[in-house]
Amino acid sequence: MAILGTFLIDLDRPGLFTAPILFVKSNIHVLFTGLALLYLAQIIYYLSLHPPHKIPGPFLARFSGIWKNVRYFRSTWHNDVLELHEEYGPVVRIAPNEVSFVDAKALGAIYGHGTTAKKVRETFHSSFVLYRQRMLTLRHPQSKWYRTWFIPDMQRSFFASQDVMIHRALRSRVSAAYSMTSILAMEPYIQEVADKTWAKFRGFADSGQAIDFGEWIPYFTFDVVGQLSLGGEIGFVEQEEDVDDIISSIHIGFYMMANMGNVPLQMFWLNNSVTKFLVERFGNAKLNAFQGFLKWLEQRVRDRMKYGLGTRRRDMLQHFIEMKGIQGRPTEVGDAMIEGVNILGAGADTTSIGILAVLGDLILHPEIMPRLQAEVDQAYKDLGHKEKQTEISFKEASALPYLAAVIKESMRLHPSIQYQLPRHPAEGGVVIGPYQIPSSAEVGISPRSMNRCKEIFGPDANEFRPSRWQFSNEKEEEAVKEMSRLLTTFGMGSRVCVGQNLALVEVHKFIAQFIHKFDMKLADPQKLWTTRTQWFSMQYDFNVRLEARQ
Ligand code: HEM
Repeated sequence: MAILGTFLIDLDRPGLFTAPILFVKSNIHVLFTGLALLYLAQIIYYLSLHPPHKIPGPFLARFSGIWKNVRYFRSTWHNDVLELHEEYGPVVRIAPNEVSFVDAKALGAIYGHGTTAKKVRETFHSSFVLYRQRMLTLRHPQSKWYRTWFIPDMQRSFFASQDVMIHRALRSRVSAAYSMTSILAMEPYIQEVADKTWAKFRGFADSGQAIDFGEWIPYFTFDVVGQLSLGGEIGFVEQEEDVDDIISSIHIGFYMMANMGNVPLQMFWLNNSVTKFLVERFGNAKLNAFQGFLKWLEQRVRDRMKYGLGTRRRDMLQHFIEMKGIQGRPTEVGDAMIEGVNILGAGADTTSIGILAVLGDLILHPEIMPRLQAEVDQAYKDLGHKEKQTEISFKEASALPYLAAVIKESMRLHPSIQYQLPRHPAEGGVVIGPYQIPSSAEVGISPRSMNRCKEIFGPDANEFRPSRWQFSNEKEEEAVKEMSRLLTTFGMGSRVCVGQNLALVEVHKFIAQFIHKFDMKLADPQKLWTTRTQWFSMQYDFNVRLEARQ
């Protein structure tokens, strides 16, 4: 007690330690006034001098990031971004230093190939060792929001890499695995998961039990990703549940990462020893599930490295194991793991959102279904699948013009990613509409609002009209090509979605085979689904009853 007493500070007896405290105590009002004045000066600067100050936008957003953060955290950006552009026009200030736009010309200027800010050279060694310092000093076209996706204790993924050179090197070593040739060679794996799904659906149709597509379609896409890149399906379809809470733990992680990207210090608040200890000690199973999954994945990768492919056909995991690691050295377990995690995070929910978007539109527009089913049924007949009892392939399904048009239109109106894709303009800035925006500002589009741009898709851009993607002469074909070029469902430029081939194969196969086999109706005719946007715009509580057709 006596020892403790000597460390207690006696504020009545000024000394080396107590003097500054006494000074603060007696001048606290001066300090607070000073801070308030500084904040006021910053507000005045943002409102009247900061380069984007002339751009319209909500009043709060003109001097505080809170306006956007509240909307991101409450998961309503899918509505907010549309209302925003409806009210303020095509160029809107959504945070003091961030601008959202809907403008065809600016799209190319910001996202097009070769339009990035100064490229910065760095060796892999320096980049990995000095990662933290470099992030603070380098200029990158990708905004700092992307840093939030850096997973502690794991290798860096190309999605989280802001630096142009590192991104290019990391992406190019895996791009062959994502090519259409490679994906089609793995199509039997996708079919295996589809067959299991149809067997389950048939059971539900027979029993009349309602099912939640919001759960079942992710089971399908997560199992496909498992088949291709994790050495085998995880078993969501088979076990009819979110095995070991993997899917929900990914959703919790995404919610936090995407939203903390705009908060000062980003994921530091969660990735520090104190928070980690508290989560491990007191967190529920869902909060800790991802760590368990990583251990499971590490074992799978180690087994594959030790025992090889065996009788399995070549898959993406094999590609990741055989690719070259950093600086040409052999791949380490961590290199293959980060690519698997990348696909699981980026490729499963996104694809299920695409499939759900189409299923939702088929329910909302019942007049579409008979025509679509007639096209697909005819293809099954003409291609001999009916007698052979085989399934339509991606190549065959994607050649059906009406099916392709419906899928493209649904994914236009409900793109999987709906947050802003923030970038820094190139050196010298960029002109968007009447505004000159400096390279220090962040600018970006949300695929949700950009895909409804009337300048590109016409006055009925908000309507679901699949025929906009069909053509009957050269002129119309050119117009469709131009709309396709400016469609941002999969992003654009050097960061365009690397997995779009896989996504398209899954969506086309799933929809064609599903509508050939089943009819569906809403369990509650008044309610389609609930949307929650947290980087991905996900559909929940999509309850339906199935009826077998074939
Ligand atoms: C319908 C399905 C999908 C949609 C709509 C979609 C959409 C997108 C978009 C908009 C981006 C750009 C993000 C940005 O600019 O920051 C992106 C990037 C990415 N996507 Fe997809 N995606 C889908 C499926 C997939 C699949 C199946 C995979 C993996 C197998 C995948 C892996 C990735 C990766 C790794 C990136 C980062 C690319 C980079 O930074 O270079 N995506 N995706």
